[in-house]
Amino acid sequence: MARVLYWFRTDLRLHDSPALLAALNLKPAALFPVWCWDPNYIYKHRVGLNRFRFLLESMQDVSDGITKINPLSQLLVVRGDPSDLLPELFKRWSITHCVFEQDVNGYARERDKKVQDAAKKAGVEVVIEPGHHLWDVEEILKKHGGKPTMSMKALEGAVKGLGDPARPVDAPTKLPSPLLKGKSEPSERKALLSELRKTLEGLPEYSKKPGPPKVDLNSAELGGQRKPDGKVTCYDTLTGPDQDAKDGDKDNFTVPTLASLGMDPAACGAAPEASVPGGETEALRRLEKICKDAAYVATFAKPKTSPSSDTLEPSTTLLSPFLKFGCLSIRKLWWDTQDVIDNYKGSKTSPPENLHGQLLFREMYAVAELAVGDPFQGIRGNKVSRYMDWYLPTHYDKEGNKIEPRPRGDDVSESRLEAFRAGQTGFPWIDALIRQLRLTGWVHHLGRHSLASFLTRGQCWISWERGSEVFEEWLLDWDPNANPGNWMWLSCSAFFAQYFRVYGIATFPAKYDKSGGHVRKYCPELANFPDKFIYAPHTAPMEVQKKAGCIIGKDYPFPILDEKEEKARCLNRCKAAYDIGFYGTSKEVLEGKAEGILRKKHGEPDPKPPKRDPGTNSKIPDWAKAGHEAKSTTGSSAPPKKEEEDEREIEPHETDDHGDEAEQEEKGADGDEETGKEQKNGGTWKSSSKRKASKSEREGETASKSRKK
Ligand SMILES: Cc1cc2nc3c(=O)[nH]c(=O)nc-3n(C[C@H](O)[C@H](O)[C@H](O)COP(=O)(O)OP(=O)(O)OC[C@H]3O[C@@H](n4cnc5c(N)ncnc54)[C@H](O)[C@@H]3O)c2cc1C
Repeated sequence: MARVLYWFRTDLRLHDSPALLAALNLKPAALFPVWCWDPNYIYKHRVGLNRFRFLLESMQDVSDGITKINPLSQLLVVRGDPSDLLPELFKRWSITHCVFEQDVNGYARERDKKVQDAAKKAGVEVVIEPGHHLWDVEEILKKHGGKPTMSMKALEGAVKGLGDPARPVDAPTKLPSPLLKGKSEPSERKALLSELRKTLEGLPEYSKKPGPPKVDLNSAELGGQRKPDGKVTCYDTLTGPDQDAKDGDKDNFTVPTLASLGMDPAACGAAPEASVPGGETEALRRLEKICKDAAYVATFAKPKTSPSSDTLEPSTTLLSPFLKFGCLSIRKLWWDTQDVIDNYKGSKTSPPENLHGQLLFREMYAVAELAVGDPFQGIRGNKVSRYMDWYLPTHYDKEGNKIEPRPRGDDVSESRLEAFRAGQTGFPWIDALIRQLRLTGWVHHLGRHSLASFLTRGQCWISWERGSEVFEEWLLDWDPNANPGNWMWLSCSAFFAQYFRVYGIATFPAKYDKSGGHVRKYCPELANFPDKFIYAPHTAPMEVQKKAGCIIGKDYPFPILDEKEEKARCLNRCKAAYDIGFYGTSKEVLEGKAEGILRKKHGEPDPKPPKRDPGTNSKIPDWAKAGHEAKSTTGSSAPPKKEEEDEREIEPHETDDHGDEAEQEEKGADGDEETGKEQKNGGTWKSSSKRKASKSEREGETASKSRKK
């Protein structure tokens, strides 16, 4: 008689769950659907308010779904470290099998290994089923010879022999309950849960254990209602407070509340219209709605979608948070859209730019992460990430352990990073995006491109590790594969090499929306600027600023840097880094010598960026004076004048995206993937429009050629 503990993690759904099916195939006499509320997630990870909200809603939704199928059951939320707590549950509930979905990426690797070892000791059989990806990522990695998949082509080659992803299956119609003697009436669920709780008596509660120390991850959100010892109230009892309890009634395995996590639930309401609700129900509703628009699905072309939107509906699917927490099965998304595409009569798009292409990118990053392991999250020890002499890199002690919190770096870069996080860079497009991210937890892919390019190789020359952390905290869909992977792509550290293609801070958004609706929405202080100045308000004459009710330098900051100047500097640094060709595993990097070597090469030996005013509200930086003093100049961030058109062309056009891979594949030279040098030959890129090769592009070509030599 199997007594199965089903461990829910990032598979918060009942439909198409191979692991849940495997659990049911054991014909269990009792099924315990457990969620282990892991303190590491609260204390050691960067998780902002909105992602917690989304997670809690998703947990509640799956719990409600379970109760709908079996009124005697629900999600059993226990609070503590899974590697401590699950072995106790195995004993006390006489568990015979522990079943869960495979998670081979990031933090899960170590955690699951510990649980597997404990289960083995306890004589509990562990069943693990892949389900978070289209195929089994371990299988893909094997097919790819254990090497990271660094391009769509590599991924497609590796999955060739694996056949189509499996067709999805429906949610079960029956689920056994965590049965205790004599309980069969729905009304008896409370009594059943109380009895279950009693079986756990005597177990140490997390809040009474030493627990992991609170790590200062510079989180902006956590801390509000923490107790003085740094703990949060959701760990006061093992099985949580009964949210419906009047009085006397005790703990009932309930889903924690935001308040019990030390967070202010009201803050989530700041953008109710844009805060995507979590859960399987919402995921399936969204997918159904998307699939009703056959033309949208069949002709989806990622590079043609717009990062700028002043309406509530984004131009892409906004399914990523649901995929992240497993509220939506990836195979269901694949096949539901495939069926729509098959029935569509008109011409259709194909990978990498179509919807399936996007899902393949997700797969590509997962396999690459698995191949590289933990170093994928940063640069040191990461064999696929190029080393560049970024400012504010991660610090390590002598033994190579990461130092957290990171010691402060130079003042200018620190203040630029602060301005970036605060949405106060003085560049409306950047500020609108970061404010949107913070408020809603989601930003369009090309908006993420703009942010990442700005912070790293485009302008600020700050390590992609710092940007990756900002996203880790605020994204609803944060993923240990896609996030660092995309940051490497955008900083030209891996996957993508055309470093001379830099996003224009004003010109890029203007291609999508000349009147700046996105800026007006998220930077309301700029709402009354005329279209002409919306992406560069510091260039507006004083009388225009006065009329708009917003004085630059007083009501909105001056730009924190000179776009053109910094871009030139960054290109020079990129070129040096590409010429030298250090990676995260290079001897010089591991010995701490790489930074000095690179600085010498590109001629900026000073470890700090040149001193300049970081763009405070009180001082007018030189490059912004013109606008402030109402002289007629466009400034460097203004839409380009006619004669600047040529340069504008080298800024990313609509194909500088994850839909661009095909073009790279055709023209690029595949290199040695083992050392991460599979990067494409940046210099061979050609714009679809007619133009002369610009200086920086020629530089890119030279860099590429000398690397090849
Ligand atoms: C700097 C940066 C950081 C990013 N961090 C994350 C992250 O932490 N988590 C995350 O899921 N995506 C991340 N992305 C990828 C991408 O931006 C999001 O997946 C996408 O914007 C989500 O919106 P959507 O669901 O509407 O996507 P759609 O365009 O509708 O695509 C459908 C699905 O395909 C997958 N997908 C699409 N593009 C990518 C991509 N480039 N890489 C991996 N998967 C992709 C997602 O699961 C997405 O939900 C990042 C991109 C950048 C540039």
